[in-house]
Amino acid sequence: MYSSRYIQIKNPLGFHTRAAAMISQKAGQMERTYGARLYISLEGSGNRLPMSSFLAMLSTPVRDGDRIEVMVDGDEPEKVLDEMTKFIESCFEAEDAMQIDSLLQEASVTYERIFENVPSGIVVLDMNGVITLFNKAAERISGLSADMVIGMSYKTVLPNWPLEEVYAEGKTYMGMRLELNGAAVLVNISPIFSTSRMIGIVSILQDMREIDKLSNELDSVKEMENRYHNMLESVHDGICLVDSDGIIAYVNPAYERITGERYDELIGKSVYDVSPGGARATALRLRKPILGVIGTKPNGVRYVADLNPIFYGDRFMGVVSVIKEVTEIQDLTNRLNEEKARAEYLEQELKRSQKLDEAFNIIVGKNGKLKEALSIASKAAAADATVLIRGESGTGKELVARAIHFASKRKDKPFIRVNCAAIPSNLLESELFGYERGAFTGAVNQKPGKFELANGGTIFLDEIGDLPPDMQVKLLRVIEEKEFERVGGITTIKVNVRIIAATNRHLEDMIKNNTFREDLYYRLNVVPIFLPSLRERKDDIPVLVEHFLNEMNKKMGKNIKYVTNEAMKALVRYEWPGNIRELQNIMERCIIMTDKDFIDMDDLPMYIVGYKPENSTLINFDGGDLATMEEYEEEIIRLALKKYGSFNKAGKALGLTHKTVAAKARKYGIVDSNEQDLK
Ligand SMILES: Nc1ncnc2c1ncn2[C@@H]1O[C@H](COP(=O)(O)OP(=O)(O)OP(=O)(O)O)[C@@H](O)[C@H]1O
Repeated sequence: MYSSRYIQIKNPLGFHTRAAAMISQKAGQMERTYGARLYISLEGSGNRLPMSSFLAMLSTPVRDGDRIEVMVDGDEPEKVLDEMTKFIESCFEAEDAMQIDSLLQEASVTYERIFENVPSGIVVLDMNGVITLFNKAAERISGLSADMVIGMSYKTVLPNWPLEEVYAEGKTYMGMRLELNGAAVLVNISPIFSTSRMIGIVSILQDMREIDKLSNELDSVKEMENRYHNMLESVHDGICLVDSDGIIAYVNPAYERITGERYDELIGKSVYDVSPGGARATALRLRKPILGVIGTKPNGVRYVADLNPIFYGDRFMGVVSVIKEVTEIQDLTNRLNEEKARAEYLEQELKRSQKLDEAFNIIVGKNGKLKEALSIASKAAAADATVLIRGESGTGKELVARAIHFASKRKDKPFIRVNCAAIPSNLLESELFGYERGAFTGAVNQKPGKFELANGGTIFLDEIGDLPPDMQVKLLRVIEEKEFERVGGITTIKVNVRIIAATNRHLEDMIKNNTFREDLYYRLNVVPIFLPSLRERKDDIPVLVEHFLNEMNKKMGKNIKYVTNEAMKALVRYEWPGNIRELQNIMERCIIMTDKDFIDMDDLPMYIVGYKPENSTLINFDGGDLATMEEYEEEIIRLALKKYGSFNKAGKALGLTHKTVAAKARKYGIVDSNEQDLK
């Protein structure tokens, strides 16, 4: 049980240091005399402190007019309270002590401030093992409040600390790793002595988490520094770091190699001494970048340098200079130029080999064989060479001849076509070379021939394989001498004509049979171009179909939109002996005939619908899906008709009447519907 009493403090300095010292000393005496314990509490604080502890008393912020509660336990509490009340009141009365109080108070407030604001935790214990001071940093580190722990025994708050030993032996402990309310702390513990008497213990604590954090940061800074250092050491460019005072702080090995100056000769020297008018000194003075400085080092090496100021925030730290050997840059530039020229050359070559002249756009198709032929034609066009175009009828020989002409330098001059097979042989000479008026020719007028008309341009001699032998000789002369006479004429006419010939005939066989002159063949065959048949480029059929559909829609004012899949399959299956001309004709016929806005099987001619490739046979059980009965039947009728040549014979062979065979042949489109019999 405690007895207590309230006392109001009446002093402008409040509970000042001298009073605290006197009261705590008096409390100590009374505790010993009366065997009692005395406590003090500032009214409203709820905090009870041992009165005999000077530090505890000091840390109680009692102001003028505040009330304190004095609590006592023991046998004669009232007596103790009377005596203590009187003593406290007397402490604040002595007028002459006012000045000393002020000085003491100032010193005490100063220390209090220091204690509160130092970043390290401070815990002070009195000789009774009671915590008398617990500063803000100690609160932050431990998470405990000073109000709570002041007045408590160290045994409760600091259970595993070696305080027993400090009290017993006055020993000091430095750098101990301990715990405070679960927080790891690094602690220095020392006894406090006053005039060789131990009056308490002070512990200074550091938060281990903060220390760990700092040490981690330090490690990563070190690691980063190491990394940058390695980087600088291994770069190919020379690097020199100069601090803000102009002292050379670092050069990398590349800098030593380029300049021939050694690290230990450079480090610590001032650039203002080494090279006062140099770029580094200038960059230091200006604190601005200086780029592309060209100079020569004492070892004769020409270099180019870039200098940049280094700032840390707003703080100027110095200058970094990066240098490269000019010869090295020159070498690199030369190599780069060489590579650029090579790349340009290759690019042009690639374009030349790939890109066809626009004139070839009229030729539809993507097939590889066709593209190859057109690529040769495009090159021949530019070279003005004589060209011999080979290919089956309808493969586009004339189209290619025109493209060659329009892709050549002669494109603004005439393109003259002569179909050698279509002109009777007796007229061919005058057709080619013209004729003169006169008795000999019987002509009333004179007429220029195709060669004259083509002067400056191109003459396209189609079906050259049909040229009669006498004309072959005359043509050879024009090719070799570029001159001729008109029929019945005596004047020699000179012409500059490019010849493109074409044929679907096997000229080599004709040479063997002596129907085509070998010398003319070699004159014409300077650049041979072989156009593939349509069956060799079936992959182009869909694009050609689309092309003709568009072209003819325009020409005929129709709007046929597409060809059904089934019809397209039939078109692709067919072998096209007449090549693209045949396809063009079929498309024209379909477009004229159809009433729909698409083309399907009904629109295609029967021989295309019913076409089956020669060697395809359905009756094959080796693998794949079986065909339908109807398909087998169609196959059997087709083979029988092919083998026996008539409905009658095929019927006999198959055990059917000739009427049945005919009906089935019509059904499957093997024969035309109005065909009566095959005999
Ligand atoms: N690749 C193509 N793209 C578009 N149309 C083509 C193509 N090839 C040929 N044609 C067209 O096919 C028709 C036949 O072509 P061309 O007259 O050039 O063939 P040709 O080989 O000269 O025939 P011939 O040997 O019978 O004289 C022409 O109407 C032509 O426009």
